[in-house]
Amino acid sequence: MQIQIVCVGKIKDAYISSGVVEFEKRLRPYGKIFITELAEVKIPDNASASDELRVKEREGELILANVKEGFFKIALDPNGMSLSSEEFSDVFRDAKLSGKNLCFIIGGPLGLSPKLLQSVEKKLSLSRMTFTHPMTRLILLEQVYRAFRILNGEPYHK
Ligand SMILES: C[S@@+](CC[C@H](N)C(=O)[O-])C[C@H]1O[C@@H](n2cnc3c(N)ncnc32)[C@H](O)[C@@H]1O
Repeated sequence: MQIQIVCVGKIKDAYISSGVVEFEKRLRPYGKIFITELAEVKIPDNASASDELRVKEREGELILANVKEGFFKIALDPNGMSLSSEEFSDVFRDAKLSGKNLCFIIGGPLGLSPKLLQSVEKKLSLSRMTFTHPMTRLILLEQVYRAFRILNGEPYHK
């Protein structure tokens, strides 16, 4: 199975980057995981709500242009569905059984556009609280790792 994570914006904090590198390494035995990091679209000074919407829409277009052909799209969204870690591991079991590849999408500082959120197959919430986009990347990777450990009956999840 291939897993793509498309995200907008760089990680600036070393403590998050090293966590991301660690979980990418731990995930290597379970499939091809690759991260597509896109540059943030510049937010104009004193941006109005419509300027911000334009930024999110442009980022949404760039995201969709970078999703690998045929991948099942899951957007990370605080208002999406919430799953237990066991239920999240079922997402990978089902994808494996049906031969699907998955693409997780993380927005930039302004979030994802309504158009993008309408175009994806699923929306996943990690919590009703809002995280920074780098933190979301790290938490998602840890949960993907946890899901594979659960799926394979390997120790980690308690
Ligand atoms: C700083 S947040 C954007 C906040 C923005 N106000 C919004 O409504 O999406 C950046 C990105 O991180 C992801 N994110 C943040 N918190 C999340 C959560 N609790 N669950 C899922 N994704 C989250 C989303 O993909 C979001 O677009």
